[in-house]
Amino acid sequence: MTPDREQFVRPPTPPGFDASRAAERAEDPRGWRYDDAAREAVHRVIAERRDIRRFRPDEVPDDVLGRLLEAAHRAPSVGLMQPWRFIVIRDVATRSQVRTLAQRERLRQADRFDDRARHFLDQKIEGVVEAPVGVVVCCDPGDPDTEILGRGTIPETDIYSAACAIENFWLAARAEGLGVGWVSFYRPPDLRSVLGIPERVIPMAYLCVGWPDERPVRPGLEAAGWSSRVPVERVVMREHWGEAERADDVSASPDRAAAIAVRDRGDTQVRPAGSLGALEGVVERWAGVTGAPPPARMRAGVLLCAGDHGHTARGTSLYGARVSADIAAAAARGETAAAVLAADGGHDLVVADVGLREPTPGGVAARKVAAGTRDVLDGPAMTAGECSAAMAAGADLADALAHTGIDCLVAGEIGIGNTTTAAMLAAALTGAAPAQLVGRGVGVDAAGLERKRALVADALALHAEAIAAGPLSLLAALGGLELAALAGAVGAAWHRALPVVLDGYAATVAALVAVRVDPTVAEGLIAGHRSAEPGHGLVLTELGLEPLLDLRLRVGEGSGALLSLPLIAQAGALHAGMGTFAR
Ligand SMILES: Cc1cc2ncn([C@H]3O[C@H](COP(=O)(O)O)[C@@H](O)[C@H]3O)c2cc1C
Ligand SMILES: O=C(O)c1cccnc1
Repeated sequence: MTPDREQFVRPPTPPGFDASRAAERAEDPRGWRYDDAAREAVHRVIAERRDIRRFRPDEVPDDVLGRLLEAAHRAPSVGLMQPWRFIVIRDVATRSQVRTLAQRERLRQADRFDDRARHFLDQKIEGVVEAPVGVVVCCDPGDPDTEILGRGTIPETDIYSAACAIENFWLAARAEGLGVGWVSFYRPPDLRSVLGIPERVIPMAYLCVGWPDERPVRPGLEAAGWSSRVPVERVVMREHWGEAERADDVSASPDRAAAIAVRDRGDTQVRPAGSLGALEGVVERWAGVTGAPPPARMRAGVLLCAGDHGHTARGTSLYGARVSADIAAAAARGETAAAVLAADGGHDLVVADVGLREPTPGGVAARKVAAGTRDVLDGPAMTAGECSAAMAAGADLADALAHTGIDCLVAGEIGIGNTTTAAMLAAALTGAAPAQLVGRGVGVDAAGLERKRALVADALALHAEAIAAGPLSLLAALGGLELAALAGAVGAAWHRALPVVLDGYAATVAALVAVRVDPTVAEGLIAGHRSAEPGHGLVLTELGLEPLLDLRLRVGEGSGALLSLPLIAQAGALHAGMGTFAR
């Protein structure tokens, strides 16, 4: 028998140590949080912090300023180095000198800026003299040779730490109702000489501090139309770099007012209501994207993305990878169907190699991410990194075209074997059976068709997990570097308010991927045609799109979309030119 042991009684926690118990923390892991009101207050102060430029002359009491400096001094610092130093300035003569520095800098910078920036510089940029207090926040790195925990790898950690102190100061000021304006319009050596700051010390900020004579609800630069805060999703990536939406995107949403104005005008035109059928829908959709009906003369940016597919080694196309590069080269020389149509219509044609197995041919934009995809039956066709790089390349190419002032983007592809990849993606995205989605492509025979179907079924089984994980992971697993690029291009066009005229099967499937990533992208799509591939109609229906033409084309490259452009332009001409009933 084991003798009874006396229970050990834990001594009380000495002051200044963590009094929580392991059992308590396990039972209530969130027990450290504040109550709702306190949490709300924190978030409110963060959201309502503003950069203040106009100040009341009233003095800032020492005790209030003391609380702000205390808050700043509580900032985190790497290795607890506490590199911040604060110079509190109340003397108006000193503030005047600083203001002169800021004004001098403003004039210097105005010379280098364009009109828009000059307009910004005309706005009030500082309140150095008005604000009764100035606080210069400096970073004193100390002796660079002294080993500081955490500074070995990132020497700038001292500045990062001091920046945290500035934010603390700012938030505490907001809670007090005090305004802070961060002035950086000075050259550090000038400020050093005015304030006697030693050479090694960095004057990071001149903070104007005082009671605000404005209570802005929005950031000043947003109110002035300079820029706006992007949605948080644009700056947050998951798992690795590259999946955040592009931070320079303009925010996009369908322009319902413009679309409705178009419909209202259509209703008063000298024709039976609704009598222009599908053309009315196109004009409305176009206006929803661009804010105006299609122009009667239009210039499209035709983006043909080219890539190769590893599974062609299994006989999924009549041709081999060598041919993709030849088609791309011929397109760039103006010899293929789409190139002829683009030249005929006066459109801009860009042929881009994002994944050809062969070297990039002359005349073709070199954006190769990989030399073809891997065979899907050997593993994922692309890595996640290759997939997002291809999407980014497509987005860049679309952005570059957008900057040339095109009216819309034509999305087309070149890639031997890509009708098979399109079928895999379509099956993965819609759940439809491979038999409905696999067609003859360039023209395989019955045995080839069987091979394509079998490959699609096997790939779906092999990559079931990636397929379940979402559109980007299934795109990477099943492939199509050129299709990933087109998905990126379609998303970018939407964010640039450019309608996308879709071509055949593969391009439409790429658009479906983009829509699965961001459903609003669907608002910007127009189906140029329905191709001979049986899966194309199914995918168009999935997207809710009615094709403008149905000519049993099976060329790809953007040819069907190009053929539909005159029709879209004419729909625009009808809208603009027809008379209206007087009523
Ligand atoms: C000379 C030639 C020109 C083309 N232009 C587009 N494609 C089209 O056919 C290919 C897809 O079909 P599949 O999946 O059966 O290989 C893609 O390159 C597509 O753009 C062409 C194909 C050929 C042969
Ligand atoms: O759907 C298409 O555009 C298509 C069909 C067959 C071959 N190339 C393209």
